[in-house]
This record gives sequence, C-alpha cells and structure tokens, in this order.
Amino acid sequence: MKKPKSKQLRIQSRTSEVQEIELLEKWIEFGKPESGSNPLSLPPLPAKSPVGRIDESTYSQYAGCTKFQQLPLSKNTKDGVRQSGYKIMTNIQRASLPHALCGRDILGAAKTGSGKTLAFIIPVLEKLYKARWGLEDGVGSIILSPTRELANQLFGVLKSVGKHHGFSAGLLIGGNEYDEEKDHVNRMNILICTPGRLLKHMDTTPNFDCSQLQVLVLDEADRILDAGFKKEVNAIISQLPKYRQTLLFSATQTKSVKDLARLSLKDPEYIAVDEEAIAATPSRLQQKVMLVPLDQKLDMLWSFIKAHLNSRILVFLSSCKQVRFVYEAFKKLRPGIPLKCLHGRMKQIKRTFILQQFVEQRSVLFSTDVSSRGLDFNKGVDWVVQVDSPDDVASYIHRVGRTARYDSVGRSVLFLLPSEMKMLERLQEKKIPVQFDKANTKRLQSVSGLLAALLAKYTDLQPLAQRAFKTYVKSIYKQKDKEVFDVTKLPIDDFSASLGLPMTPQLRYLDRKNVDKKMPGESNLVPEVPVKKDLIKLLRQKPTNNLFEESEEEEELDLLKSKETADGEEGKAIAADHLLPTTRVLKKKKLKINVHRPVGTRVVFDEEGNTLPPLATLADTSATDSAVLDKDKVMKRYAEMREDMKTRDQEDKLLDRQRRKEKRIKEKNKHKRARDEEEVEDEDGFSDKDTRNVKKSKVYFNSDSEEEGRSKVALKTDAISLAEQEELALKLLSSMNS
Ligand SMILES: Nc1ncnc2c1ncn2[C@@H]1O[C@H](COP(=O)(O)OP(=O)(O)OP(=O)(O)O)[C@@H](O)[C@H]1O
Repeated sequence: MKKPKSKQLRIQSRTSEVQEIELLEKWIEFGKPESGSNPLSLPPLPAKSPVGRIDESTYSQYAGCTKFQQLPLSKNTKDGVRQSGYKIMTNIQRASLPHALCGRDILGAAKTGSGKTLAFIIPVLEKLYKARWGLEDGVGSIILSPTRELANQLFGVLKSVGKHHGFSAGLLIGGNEYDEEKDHVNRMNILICTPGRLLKHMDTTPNFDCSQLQVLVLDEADRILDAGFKKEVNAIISQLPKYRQTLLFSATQTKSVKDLARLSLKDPEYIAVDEEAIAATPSRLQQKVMLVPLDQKLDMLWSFIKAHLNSRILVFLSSCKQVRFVYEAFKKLRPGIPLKCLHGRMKQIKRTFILQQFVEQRSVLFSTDVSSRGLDFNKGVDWVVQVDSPDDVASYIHRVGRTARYDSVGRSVLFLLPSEMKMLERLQEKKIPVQFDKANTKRLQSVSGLLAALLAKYTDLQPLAQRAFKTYVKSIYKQKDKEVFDVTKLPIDDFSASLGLPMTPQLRYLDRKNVDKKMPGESNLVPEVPVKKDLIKLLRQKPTNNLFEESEEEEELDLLKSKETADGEEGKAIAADHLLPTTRVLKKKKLKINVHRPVGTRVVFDEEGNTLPPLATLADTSATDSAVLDKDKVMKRYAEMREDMKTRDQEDKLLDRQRRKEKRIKEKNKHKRARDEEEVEDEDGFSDKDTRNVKKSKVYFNSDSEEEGRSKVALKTDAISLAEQEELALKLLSSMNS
C-alpha cells in the first residue's frame, strides 16, 4: 500500500506515529460517547470547531461531528478518506464511528447504499494502526463477505482508503489461485474473504494463524449468519480468539440472540439509524409492483427492455438456469441494447469482467441473487427489475438497494403472480412504499411465439428452456413461505408454452392433477379454485442414458427427501407411497415380454398392445389420486391366479404325458422291428446308436434330473387310462377353440 522509506525517515515516522497514537488514544478516551447513546441525537458540531488537542488536558468533541476530519483518526486514514472523495459523513458513519473507534462491538443497520462500508473499514485501519500492527504480526483483521463480488468491492475500498497505511491486505475468494494465496496468506494483516475460502485456509494452509485477531467484521451480517453459511461460520469462529472487536453491518440486521451469542459479542452497540424512518428503503427510490401472470413474464420483460433502451437495467431471476435461458434467448432476439448475464456457476474471471462491463456501459444484466447484496455500481443502476419474486422482504430490500445509492435516484419494478399477491402485503407491513400497478397489456409485445421459433431453430436452446422451466417450478416448490409461493397455483402448461417449449416437461415430484390447469388464454387473474396442498408423489426412477436427465432426476429425488424431513408426517406418507407401484411406472418398466418368465405365466396386453404385468390391470387409475391398490383385491386376484395356474399346469402335464407315451410306443415298435430284422447275439446287444437315441428322447422330456424324471413319467403314464387320455385331449381342444 505504501512505498518503502529510507531508514532515517522510518525512525522519524515511527516517533511521530507513537506520538500520534498517544494523542489519538487520549482524545478518544476524553470524548467517547456514552455506551448506548446515539451520536446522531447530539447537535451537530459547528463546521469550524477545533479539532484534536485544545490544551494539555482538553480535546475536541467528536461524538456529534459531521466530517471525517473532525474524528480522532490517524493522518494516514484521514488522507486516504479525503483522497477517496469523502468529506461529510453519512448517518450510519456518524452514529457508529465514535463507538467503533473506542473499541466497542457494533451491530449496525442502515438502508442500502448509506455508506456502511466506511463505517467498518475505518475502524479496522485505526485499530491496527493504534496497535502498531506490522507485517510480522500476521492476521489482525478479517472482513467476511457473503459473495466474491462484494468481497472484491470491499477490497477496492480498503485499498483506496488505506493506501497511506503500511498494512498488507489479501482477498481470499473462491475462483482465485489457491496455491498462490497459500504462499502469501500468512503475511497478510487484513483479510477480506468469503467464509468458505477462509475456512479452507484455516483447514489446509500450514501455519495459518488467526490467534492474534483484533477485529472481525461481518458485512451483510444477517446473510453470513443464516443457515446457508452456518457450518462454515461456526467453524471459523471456533478458531478465532474471543477477545476481539466485532463489527456487524447490514441493511437488514439480525437481532437474533442466538446469532449474537455465537459471535460472543460484548455489550454491542445496536445502531439502527433508520428505525424511525417512514420507509425501510431509500427515499429516492421509486418502487412499483406489477401483477404479471407467469406466462406473460417474458413478454413483459421484453417489452420493458424495448421501452428502456437507454438505461442500465439489473434484472433478477430466481436461478442460474433461468438467467442463462433468458439471456441466451433474448440475445438471439436482439433487443437493441447490450445484454449480459451473471450467476454463481460462471468462472470468477468472467464474473468480474461482466460486472466491470456493466458498470461502464449501459446494458441489461440478468442476474441471480449473487449480485443482490452490497454491490455498488458506481455509475448507478437506473432500474432494478425483479422478474421472479424475492424469497422474502429482506431479499427484496437488498435487490432494490442496487439502485438509488448514496444520494442518487433509482427505480424498481417487481413482477408478482396473482398467487403471490401476499408478498405485496408483506412489503407494506415492513414499511416499503410500493406503488401497485396492473400491467398495461396494450403495450405488451409477445415473445413466446418468437421463442418457439428460436427453440426450433437453435436446438441447444431447448434444453436450456426445459431446465429454466423445471428449476423455476422447483424453486417455487422449495420456498418456505407457502402463503406467498404456492406451486399448485402455477399455470404450468401456459408457462411452458411461454418459454417456447413444444411440450410441458415432466415434473416428477409434482402431481399434475392438482396443479392449476387452465385452457390456454384463460386469464390467471380469475380467483383460483382452492386446490389440495398435499400433492407430492414419488415415482420410481426411470432408467436413462441422458446424463442431464439423470442429474435432474436425482435433484428431484433429493428434493423429495428434503421434503420428507421437513414435512414430518407428510413426508412419511410420501415415502410410503413410493413403495406402491403405480400404473405409469409399471407400464414404463415392462415394455417387453419376458422370455425367461416361469412356465405358466400369462402375458397380459393392454389396449395399445403393451404388455402389462397381471397386477397392473388392477391399479385404480380413475377413482383416486394415489393409484393405490386395494390389498384385498390383490390377494383375491393372487389366489385366483394360483388356482388358474394349477389347472393349466395339470393340463400341460397331461398333454406331455400323452405325447411321451406315444413316442415311447413308437420307439418300442421301432426297436422291435429292428430286433426282428437284425440278428442279435445276446440280450444286451443294442447298438450304441440306439442307446443314444433312447437317452436323447428322455433328456428331451425331463425337466428335472434325468433318472428321477424318467421314473416319474413311467409311473404316471401307467396310471392314466386310455379313456382319460381321450377326455383330456377333448378338453384341450375345446379350451384352444374358446
Ligand atoms: N460519506 C460519504 N460521502 C460520499 N459518498 C459516500 C460516503 N459514504 C459512502 N459513500 C458512497 O455511497 C455509496 C454506497 O456506500 P456503501 O457501498 O458503503 O453502502 P452500503 O450501506 O454498504 O450499501 P449496501 O447495504 O447495499 O451494502 C458508495 O458509492 C460510496 O462510495
């Protein structure tokens, strides 16, 4: 960060550093705000009030000051702040910096774009500076960010504001060269990292030591402390010293006692500068909510883009697959503005490049929630369009917060399905001033027809569309807030058609009988008929050679497994269902006649000529949803079949005996004739050839061991009279005719 100095200069600067630190510590001690007080409530200090030491024992006030230069900060930090273009503090900075500078733990909450980054970067620099932290001291501060992009951005701010300090700083994020990081990480004083990457270093980098840590920062604290990062964060915290300063910041702060206990905060200052504010979102942000049926979402998005060709638009979709499909399809349709996409499955280098381009050029960026938090596009985003509803209000606040940052204006629009209107209530309850609008269908440009043509022309688009369809439905199915997200109310077929798909892809975890089925064109705005909620049925896996389908299927099964654990009793019912065959499964599995089937097994064909196992004919497909077989019926049918098979077996055996007897008589006659014709020397004088013939014929007749079979045949043949044989033959003939 700083150029190396000559030896003399270094001694001089060290002396002045020591003096400066002494002064700063006295100043901070002299004017520190009372614990629990809000410096914002103090009257602002006059702009020209004295700064620093006034006389031997008096120092200037800093709680209540409005400028960075009035704070007890090192010259290095003040220079960095000034040169980065910051002069007047924002509310969160005014409220939190006086507390943070005297070493207190902070839980800071302020609207998006209100300058929370400086509220923790400055205390980090000051704490290490006052501790005279040097390269050889190792890791002094860790700043955790939930995404790589945000970590990158924070690193930029640290470099800029801390450029006059001599600390070393490292950016530890996935996608970077791990081995290279490993070589340097032990020499870093400030680490900005994502939780996963930091933990990897803690686990695998030799001698990686954080035992001297001074400050831990969690940016987007509520996100870092939520279930998604729980394991990593717990493991990280267990390796950090308890005696440290901890700073937590977010626009939607956690107040969970459990979370705070996990972090072992010491009497934290809860600083929520906007608690009294009328709105939870920036006042310069205009927010709209529009009612858009699912099958018209892409038409609406396309029409929106076409109407705002001179804007920088950030579009949120619910999954990587949605983002990929919409981006690829719209790109081919050429709307007249550059399009970009960003999601977590892209390589880091590309992600960084795309963000950079989006900042520099007016364009449309299709993104997942990977860019919903913390990102500060410095030329400003004109519009945030949420095509798919956010999971919750917090997610909404962060998404719209990508526009109207600091003192700029911005606009946002959220598309809600008729079935998601509860989200509107949720937003209003949390003081979010949204304006509700119905879509102006007159200006709507339909793209579904174009998409269908595109899918026919570019075959690689079709799987993308299918995946987009499947993941969207799945994302709704997986949502926790069932009052807002109800998969049963989705117009599945219309949605599929709106993506240009010729057929609705199969959703194996969804019982389509109960999913909203409307005729094409029928309005979705009509109040829905209440539908059953317990829809999920697990079907047997179908064998497939297609790798993608296989993984989709696995995902679906995983989904059901998680549903099982989540839903308790309902889950068990689903699992039990899984054990029972359904007609569809049986039909699919049994496509060929099994030539190795046991003798006497009857092959049953259905109307279309497919073979069905006997039980399939009993599956009740029409009356019930569950296609569950009646146990008594099954047992009865089995008994009948056993009887039937017994009779047939007997008939077959009789026929066999008859044929064998005839053959034996023939043989006997033949031998007799041969004996008469040829001269034989003794009684045992059959030729080898004849012996072989006799044996052969016996092998042919006996299915069991040769000798045993032979004797059985002999016994039974003797036991049947000629009259019986005739009767049997007649019986067989008549059964063949019937
Ligand atoms: N005191 C200040 N004076 C002028 N601009 C500032 C000041 N503090 C921050 N900014 C600018 O305001 C913008 C938003 O700041 P920052 O990214 O820190 O917001 P945030 O509160 O962390 O937002 P989010 O909640 O979205 O993470 C940035 O462009 C930053 O440079």
